[in-house]
Amino acid sequence: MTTRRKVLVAAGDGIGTEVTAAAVEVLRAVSQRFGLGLELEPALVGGASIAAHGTALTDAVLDRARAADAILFGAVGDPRYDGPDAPDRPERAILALRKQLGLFANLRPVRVDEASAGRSPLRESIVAGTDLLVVRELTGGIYFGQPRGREGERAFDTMVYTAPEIERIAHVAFGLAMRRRKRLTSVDKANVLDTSRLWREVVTRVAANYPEVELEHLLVDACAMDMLRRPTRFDVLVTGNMFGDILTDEASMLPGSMGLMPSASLAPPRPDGTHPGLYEPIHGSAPDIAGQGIANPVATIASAAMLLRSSLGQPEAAAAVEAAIAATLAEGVATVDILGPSQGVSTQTVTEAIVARINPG
Ligand SMILES: NC(=O)c1ccc[n+]([C@@H]2O[C@H](COP(=O)([O-])OP(=O)(O)OC[C@H]3O[C@@H](n4cnc5c(N)ncnc54)[C@H](O)[C@@H]3O)[C@@H](O)[C@H]2O)c1
Ligand SMILES: CC(C)[C@H](C(=O)O)[C@@H](O)C(=O)O
Ligand SMILES: [Mg+2]
Repeated sequence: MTTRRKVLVAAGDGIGTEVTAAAVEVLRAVSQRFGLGLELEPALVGGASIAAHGTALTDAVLDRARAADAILFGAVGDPRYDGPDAPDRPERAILALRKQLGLFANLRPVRVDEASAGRSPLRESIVAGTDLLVVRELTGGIYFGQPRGREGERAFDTMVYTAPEIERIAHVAFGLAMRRRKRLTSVDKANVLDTSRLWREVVTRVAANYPEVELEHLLVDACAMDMLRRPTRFDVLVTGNMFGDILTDEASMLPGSMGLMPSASLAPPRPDGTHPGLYEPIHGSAPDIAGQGIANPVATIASAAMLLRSSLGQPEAAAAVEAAIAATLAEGVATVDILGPSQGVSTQTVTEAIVARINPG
């Protein structure tokens, strides 16, 4: 297998810079322990890039993203660029990277083991044992459909899905279900939307290739409810771009914080079986806590573990990072979002605890 080791680190804005710095420390430690020779190259994106270059994503950074073996992304979003007169929107950086790099499959795992169930704001008996994976279509749907625009007091967006777009994400989801508990829930709004009726039809067609997988269709509103009522009933879920966005913020309350939710955004596999990919926490730049040193770095560090496994082909290094995260949390070392202001510790303290477990030297 080709040795893949060049990682573009796009920290972005707000807590994006804080949690990415934490994940970089962990990647350096794991690189040293496993002799990976990782090359970590910083890049400006989002509001930071607007401030420096007037655009959320420069062509140079896009080229470097294409050339890298993987991308570690923090978060973009800066209230300074929210207004109608802003030169660009920070969020355009992540949307353009996903689209331009063909990162159509967004994997968002959610796990709540028995030991950590007590940390959820939801009832322990409901969330304990949750182990689900949301497969979100990431380069289509209402996020990218044309036409879109604003005409004075009228604005419009277009929801479009084509059968090939649905087919390829369905194959990813069925493939993952085959490696898990062989249950797939396809989430749509087929009682209202034509795109969802096509979605349902195509997913049902693709199911014929995976007779061992039990497929169910669920309307997105009912899914939102069942996610809180009986999350343990889900294995793999597959859904469109916007439904996946919303359902995964909701799902973050199963483990108890957005700061625990990693993600991988993958393009089709390369010949060596690894994927070009971008890895990021599902949360944003959190302007409400930025600069305080209290952001939870776990989602980004867990995203870095996914990067090691899926884009760099380093499953042992990935497992070492995941084990270090689990041990740190199990020992009760966690940030304020998990433990509250009296017991929560800083981003740096959590990071050091994770690094110490990876590289005790
Ligand atoms: N992929 C991305 O870059 C991405 C993702 C989501 C939102 N955003 C952007 O981020 C900005 C802020 O959005 P928002 O406030 O709606 O969502 P957010 O995810 O930034 O924050 C939501 C809430 O969760 C908390 N939170 C989030 N991550 C946390 C962490 N790691 N540790 C502790 N608490 C955490 C925040 O403090 C806030 O209370 C917006 O500009 C939005 O567009 C970017
Ligand atoms: C920042 C925004 C464009 C993004 C999305 O909606 O995809 C975010 O909410 C996410 O979940 O990654
Ligand atoms: Mg989101």
